[in-house]
Amino acid sequence: MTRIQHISDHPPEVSVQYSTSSQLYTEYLNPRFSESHYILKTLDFDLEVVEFERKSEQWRRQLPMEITNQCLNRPRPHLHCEILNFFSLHCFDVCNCEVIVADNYFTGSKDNLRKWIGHPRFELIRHDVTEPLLIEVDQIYHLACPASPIFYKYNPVKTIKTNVIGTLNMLGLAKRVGASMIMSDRILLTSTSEVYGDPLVHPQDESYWGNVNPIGVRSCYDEGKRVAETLMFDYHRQHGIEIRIARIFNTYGPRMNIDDGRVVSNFIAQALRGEPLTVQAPGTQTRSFCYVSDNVDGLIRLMEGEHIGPINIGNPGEFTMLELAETVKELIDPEVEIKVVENTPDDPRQRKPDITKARELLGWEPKIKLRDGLPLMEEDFRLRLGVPKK
Ligand SMILES: O=C(O)[C@H]1O[C@H](OP(=O)(O)OP(=O)(O)OC[C@H]2O[C@@H](n3ccc(=O)[nH]c3=O)[C@H](O)[C@@H]2O)[C@H](O)[C@@H](O)[C@@H]1O
Repeated sequence: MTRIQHISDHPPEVSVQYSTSSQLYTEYLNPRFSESHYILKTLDFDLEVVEFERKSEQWRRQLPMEITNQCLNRPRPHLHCEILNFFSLHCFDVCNCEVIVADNYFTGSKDNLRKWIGHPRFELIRHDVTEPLLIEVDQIYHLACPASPIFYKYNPVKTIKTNVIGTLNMLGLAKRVGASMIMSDRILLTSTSEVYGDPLVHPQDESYWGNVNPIGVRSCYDEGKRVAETLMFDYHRQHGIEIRIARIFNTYGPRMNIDDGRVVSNFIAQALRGEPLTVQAPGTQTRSFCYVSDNVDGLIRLMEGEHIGPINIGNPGEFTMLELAETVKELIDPEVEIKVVENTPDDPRQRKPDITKARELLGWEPKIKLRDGLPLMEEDFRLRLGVPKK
């Protein structure tokens, strides 16, 4: 038996390890020990002292392939930040690996997780990404940040902290666990179509740098996500971290918060409650709505594929808000009224993804049209609101 002892400040999970000598290599390779300031000491290799992070790449190259593979194949869970939102829940439904989820419960509800709590491959921790997180994972889905304008504007300082400090913390974690080209470990950021701001180019492709107000009420979110993308690329260039960036366009689907505040959930809930559909002026502004399962399929392809992005993930079908209201009215309740109300500042006037890159690089395109997706969401909202179909 070889004893590997951790001799500096340490988180509890790496304090002392025992293993056979073949596993010794595994342990050395294991990114669990890659925190830069951790010094590992092997007792039966005569006090060889190693600063792991500096030497890890070199060691990987020196080790026989079967040992490297043994290490790389050791299963570690994926980390999803903010699993409780409807979007992440769909991610979890379709993946079959062990998942640790971290959420601060700001916009999500534990109710959404009933079916998963107690599941052997599911672990939920209450954690805010603005604080560092020391756990052992392989892939990191960094989804944290309220995406609904009413939520992110409610506490803009917290929103920008989530985007900047939260992304730094997640990148720090990716660096510590050794997310690099050699392993399948990587970090994916869900960025947003909002990085294009109020776009002057239409449709938007990934080469467009955007038209964003840096001091507006939406800036905590759109500038925050722009900085998050910058941080991802800086860690990639400076530290070799394997990154993926998705720019997600408006998403809708079952399990969305009924009071989320975004337009599709508002209109469906309003129609079911028999309330007027509140179209914010002028109503000619456009959005492109992607059904959540399509979106998640795109995200997983991006995570598992070879391209770092950014890649637009959205449905190119484009609708004005008046057209959306008319469609919801026709599908749910033709009697319901449409009321034009005041808008909020800096609302983008048009938005439609160019998904050429997603098609070519990920072999992805959305399958579900708005008219087919809305009834699926309606069904879920009817159940939760207790409004049966007449
Ligand atoms: O759904 C999403 O995925 C996107 O939602 C928001 O972007 P936004 O397009 O402003 O989302 P909504 O609040 O749903 O607004 C869309 C349009 O509907 C209008 N709207 C909203 C709510 C409402 O009750 N009525 C209404 O007409 C707004 O004025 C806006 O023009 C987020 O900021 C994006 O990052 C996110 O990707």
